This record gives sequence, structure tokens and C-alpha cells, in this order.
Amino acid sequence: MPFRPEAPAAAIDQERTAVLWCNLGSPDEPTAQAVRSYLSDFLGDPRVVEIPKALWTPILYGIILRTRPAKSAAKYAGIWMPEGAPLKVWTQKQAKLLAGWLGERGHRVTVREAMRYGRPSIAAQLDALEAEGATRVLVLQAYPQYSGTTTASVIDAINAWSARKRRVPEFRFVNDYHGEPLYIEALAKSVEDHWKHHGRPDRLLMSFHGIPERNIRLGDPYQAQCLATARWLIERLKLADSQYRITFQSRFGRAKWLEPYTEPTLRELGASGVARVDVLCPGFPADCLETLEEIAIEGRDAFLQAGGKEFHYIPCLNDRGDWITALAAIAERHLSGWPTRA
Ligand SMILES: C=CC1=C(C)c2cc3[nH]c(cc4nc(cc5[nH]c(cc1n2)c(C)c5CCC(=O)O)C(CCC(=O)O)=C4C)c(C)c3C=C
Ligand SMILES: [Fe+2]
Ligand SMILES: [Fe+2]
Repeated sequence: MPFRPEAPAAAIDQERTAVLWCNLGSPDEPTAQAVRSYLSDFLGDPRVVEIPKALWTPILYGIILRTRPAKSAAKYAGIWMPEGAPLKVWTQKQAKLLAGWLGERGHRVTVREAMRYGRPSIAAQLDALEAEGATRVLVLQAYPQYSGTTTASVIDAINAWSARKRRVPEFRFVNDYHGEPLYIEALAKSVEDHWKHHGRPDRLLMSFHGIPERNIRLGDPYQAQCLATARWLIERLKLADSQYRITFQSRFGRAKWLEPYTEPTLRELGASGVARVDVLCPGFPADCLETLEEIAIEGRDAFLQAGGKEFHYIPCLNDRGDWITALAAIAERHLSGWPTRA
């Protein structure tokens, strides 16, 4: 039988577009066992801990994974939602809302959430999209500021999946959106909404997740992007220098991480007579352990114990309409040129 190529029109009709909304991920349950499995995946990622494997593996398995899982599990238990881990619940909801928004604008795209560590994994979601016939995938990440430790690690996971495939879909990656005006506007509105109900604080503290300072010296643009996001927000909210602080949280290990550190800053503010502080975490689009526990519980305690009088935690963007609109605008811009309209 002679070879009969498919008609070009039929081939084009078979193109399917998808958006993969990626976030860090959480353990399946708030138990030491589930946290151990999650942390071994997370902390075994060479993008996250850049210590040579021969040195790091014995420390990770011999020390960290013996003690940290139970402690972290207790913290997760304190913030767990009826539907599951907050980060997963919000990320899933964001994917649904984004799909609805894009659908209403006439785009024929599938949106799926995926987790870099834990479930649903990036590989499992790409397998599902492949089974549904997706031939183009736009990869969006829940990290507005680029870091090798997060953004590049998601790209590594996509590449690892692709390495096992004969037909690799056409991928597009959005590496950051730290200066996206609609993202800044959604953050500003979330702060203004809070202030409308609760009045204004003496200080607004903007806390970003930290990374080792060494990563910055080696070329990671993360710190510059966090500072730029904060700067846009400060300008939009018309804050004077005395009205805000920018800090970095979640230091891990003994190396120097980005400074100033969040918790010591909260203590310093409480001790120096600042009565009320409001904390916003602009780098986290979804509430999670780092915001609900480390800031809203531990940070509050630190500030009040040091002498502060009133502590307000301003929630992450989560399912705010203005944030979903921002996300959809970013998606739409990067979908352009792909025929997604029915
Ligand atoms: C060990 C090094 C770590 C680096 C580097 C790091 C960078 C980094 N992380 C986020 C966002 C999140 N991290 C979260 C939890 C978390 N982070 C680390 C360590 C590093 N993060 C650990 C060990 C943990 C797990 C919890 C614990 O045991 O303390 C989370 C929350 C996850 C959840 O389930 O809620 C987020 C989100 C960013 C943005 C970042 C670099 C820019
Ligand atoms: Fe982290
Ligand atoms: Fe933490």
C-alpha cells in the first residue's frame, strides 16, 4: 500500500492546547510519614539544595529526615483544610477559575494544575494531557519571581518527562511575571480591601520566601525581582519609606540567606514600639504552610511577644477575581499565535 499522508486540514484540527499551572506541592497528609516522603523528594532536588550529593545525602537521610517530618507534620496539621493542604486546594481552585475565564473568552484550552513535589505530579498531568491529545502546552508557574530553585526546577521536571517521549508537545514557558501590572494591581487591591475593613497599620511588612545569598552571587535574579515587585507595590500604595519593610522568610540551614530575615524584623519592630504591623506575602499566590503557619501563627507570636500590640496577616491572592484576571491575561498573551479559538 502506498504511504498516504493525512490531509493537512485534519492534522491542524487535531492540535490541542493546554495550560499547565504548576506550584510547589504539599504532602498528601499531615503525617510524619507523608511529610518524610514529600521532603525527601523536595530536599533531594539539586536545584533546591546545591550541596554535592555525596555530602548531602547522608545529612538528608541521617539527620533531617529523622527529625523534621514530625515537626513539619504538626505544623501542617494546624493549617490543614477540610479538602486538604491549603496550597493544593488553592492551586486547584485557581486552575478551575482560569479554565472558566479562558473558556468564557472563547479559548479552547484545557487547564490542569501540577505539583513539582507530591501529587498531582508534573509527569502524571503531562501523561494525562498527552492521552487527551494535547500537542501544545503553556507552562505557567505559581512563582511570580524567577529563581533557579523553583522556576528552573519545574522546567527540569518538564524536560525529564520529555526525555522519555517520542512526540514532545510544543512547550512555552513563562519564567516570571514579577512586574505584571495586573498582578501588582491585584496585590494592591488585596491590601486596600484589608485596610478598608481594619484601618491602616504603622508598618506594612512584605515578606518573600528566602534563598541562599550564594545563589544571588552566582546569578539568580530572584532578589532583584522581589525588590522590584515590592517597589511597584509601594509606589501604587503611595507608601513613604517609614511605612514599610521588605524581608525574606523561611531560612533553612546555617548558610547566609537573603536578608533582612522576617522573624527578627518582626521582633525588632515589636520591641521598638511599633504598635501595629500588617504582613503581606507577595511572592506566594496561594496560602500555604509558609504563610498560614510561619507568618500568621509564628510571626504573630514573635511580634506580640516582643511588645507589638496588633498583628494582621493579609491573605494571599488565592481565588480573588482580580488575580485570576491577571493570570488569564498572562496566559492569553503567551497563547497568542496558537489557534485556540473554536
Ligand atoms: C532547603 C531550601 C529551600 C529553598 C531554596 C526554598 C526555596 C523556595 N521555596 C518557595 C516556596 C515554598 N516553600 C515551601 C515550603 C518549604 N520550603 C523549604 C525549603 C526551601 N525552599 C522546605 C523544607 C519547605 C517544607 C516545609 C518545611 O518542612 O519547612 C512552601 C509551602 C509548601 C506547602 O505545602 O504549603 C512554598 C510555597 C519559594 C518561592 C522558594 C524560592 C524562591
Ligand atoms: Fe521553600
Ligand atoms: Fe517554613
